[in-house]
Amino acid sequence: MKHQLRSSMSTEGRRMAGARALWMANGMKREMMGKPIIAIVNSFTQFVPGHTHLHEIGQLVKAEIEKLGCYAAEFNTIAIDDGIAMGHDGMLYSLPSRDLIADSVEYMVNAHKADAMICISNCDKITPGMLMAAMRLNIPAVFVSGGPMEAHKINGENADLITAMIKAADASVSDEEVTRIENCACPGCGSCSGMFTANSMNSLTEAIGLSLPGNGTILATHTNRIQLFKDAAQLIVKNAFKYYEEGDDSVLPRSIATRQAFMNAMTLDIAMGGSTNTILHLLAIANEGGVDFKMADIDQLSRRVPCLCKLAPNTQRFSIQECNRAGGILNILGELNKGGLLDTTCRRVNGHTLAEDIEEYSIMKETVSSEVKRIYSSAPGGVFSNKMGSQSKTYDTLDTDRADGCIRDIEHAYSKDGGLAVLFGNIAQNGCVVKTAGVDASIWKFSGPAKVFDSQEAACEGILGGKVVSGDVVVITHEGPKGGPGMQEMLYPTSYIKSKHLGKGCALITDGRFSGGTSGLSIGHISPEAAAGGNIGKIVDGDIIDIDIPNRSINVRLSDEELAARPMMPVTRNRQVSKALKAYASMVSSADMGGVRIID
Ligand SMILES: CC[C@H](C)C(=O)C(=O)O
Ligand SMILES: [Mg+2]
Repeated sequence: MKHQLRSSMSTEGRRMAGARALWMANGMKREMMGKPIIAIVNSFTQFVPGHTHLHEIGQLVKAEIEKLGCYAAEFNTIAIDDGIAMGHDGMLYSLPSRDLIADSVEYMVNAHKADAMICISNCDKITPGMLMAAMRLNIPAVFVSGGPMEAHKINGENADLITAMIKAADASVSDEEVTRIENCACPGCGSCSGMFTANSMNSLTEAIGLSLPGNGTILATHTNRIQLFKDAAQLIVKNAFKYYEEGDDSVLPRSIATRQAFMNAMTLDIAMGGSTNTILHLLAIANEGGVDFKMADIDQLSRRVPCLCKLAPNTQRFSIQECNRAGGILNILGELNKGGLLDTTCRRVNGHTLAEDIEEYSIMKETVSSEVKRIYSSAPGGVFSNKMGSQSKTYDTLDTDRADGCIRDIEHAYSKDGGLAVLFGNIAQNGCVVKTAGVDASIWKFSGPAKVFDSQEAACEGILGGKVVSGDVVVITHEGPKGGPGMQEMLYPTSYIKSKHLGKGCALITDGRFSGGTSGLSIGHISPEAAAGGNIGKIVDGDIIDIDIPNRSINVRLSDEELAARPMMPVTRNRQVSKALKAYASMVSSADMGGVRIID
C-alpha cells in the first residue's frame, strides 16, 4: 500500500500556492513536485577536521539526487570538535550538542515535511545526534560519514593527537619534540585516525545497517569515499520510491535498526574495543526508536564476545586505515559470524541481509570481486590534504592474516571476552563502563586508596602536581550528565596519568565519560551519578576502592550501613554554568539510560 508523500502537505492543493512559489524560488522544478523531497543533512564546519572537507560534497549529493528527478535540499547541523573543546569548560557543551543536533534535524525535516534524508555526519556527537533523529522521525534515511583521517606513523607506530597530548604533558619531552609531533599528528581531513568515538560510531552505523559497506573505514582523502557518497545518494532516492510508491516499510530506520541490529552492533563494538561513548549513544539511539536495548544486554554480550581487533589507542600498531586493508567492519563481522555471535538475518539499508553482505564483502574468499578489492585497497596518500577524494593510492595486497594481522579470527582472539565491559557494585548500582581492550591485563584487578576531586580541572591539577601517586584510584565526581553538566570527556586526566608514567599504576573512576582516545584502567559512566545522589558522591580520600573486571565489580570497601550513613560530599568547585546548559541539566538522565532527556 503506497504511502502519501509528507511533502504533499506543502506542494499540493490550490491554497499551497505560496509554498509552491517558494519551493520554485529554491530551485525546485514543477515536475519535481509529487516526487519525494530529499533532505541533505550536512555538517560542514571548519572547526572540525572531520567536517572541514564536507562543504562541496552536499552539492555533489544534490546533483546525484536531482539526476534522478527528485528535489534535494541541503541544510547544516552544528558540529563540535571534542579535541579542541576539551581541557577547558568548552567540553561542557559536547554531549549536550548531540541532542541539539537531533532536535535541529527534527525541526528542519518536520517543518518542511521532507520525505527522506541522507545524513552526512562524521565526528563524535554528530553521527549519534543524526541517528537519534533518524530513529525519532522514522522516514527513509541513509547515512554516509565524512570518513577517517589518515594515520601518521613514526617508526611504524601511530603518532596521533593522543600522542601529542601525552608528550606535551611529559616534562621529559623537549619542546622541539612536542612541536615535531603536533605538526604531523593530524595529517588533514577526516575523523581522527584511531578507533576513537567518531570512527567507532561510523563503524557501528555500518554494522547496524544504516550505511553502505566501507562507511566506517574508507579514508576521507580517498576517491573511493566520493564514490560512497554517490552510491548513498542513489540509494536514498531508490529507498524513498520503495517506501512511498510501493509501501515498502523495510527501508525505514526502525525496520533496520531493530533490537537484533543493536545487538549485532554492540557485538562488533565489544570485538573491536570501540570507544565507551558508543554505549552511551547506542542506548540513546535505541531509546529514540523505542528499541528494547539496555545496559544489561551489553553486560551479557561482553561476557561472551571475544576481542578480535585492536586499533589505536588500544595498540599503536594499527589504525583505521589498516583495519580497512583487512576488510573493515564487514570482515570483523565475518569472523564474529563464524563463531555464531550474530543475527545475520537483519535487513540493511541496501536491501541485503547481513549474511549476504558478509558473504559478498569477505576478503577471505577464493575469489574477491573487483568492487570489494577496490574498497578495501584504499590506502593513505601520505601527504597533508584537507580535500575529500584528493588521492587514489592503493595497497598492493589486502591483510588476510587472521592470526597476527589487524583483524583476528576467534582462534587468535586477543581475549576471549570482549574489549568493553559493564561493572556493577556499591559505587555503581546501575552500572559503569570500561574499555577492557585498552587495559593491561595485569591490572584487570586493582585495589587502592581514593584520591577524590570534584572536577576534571582539579583532577588534572592533582595529577600533574604530584598529588596522585602509584597505587591510587583517582575519583572524579559531579561530572555526570546532570552534575557537570554535560558529562565531560576525561581525556586530559587519563592522558596526564600516562604523562606521569602512572599508566599501569593508577586507576581513574568517574560519573563523567571518556574520549575514545582514552585507554588504561579508566572506568566511566558511573550511575547513578553524584548529582543524582549516587554513592560516588560519598567517597572520601583514603577509602579503598576494589575494581575487578573479570568479575565485573566495582566497590568502595564500606559496609552498606557505613555507606548509608555517609553524607554526600559538598561540591567545592566554582564553575559558571550558562542558562542553556542549566536547561539541559534540568532534564537529563544518568548515563545508564544514555544521558537522554526525561520529559514525561
Ligand atoms: C581522540 C579524541 C577524540 C577527539 C574524542 O573526543 C573521542 O574519541 O571521543
Ligand atoms: Mg569525544
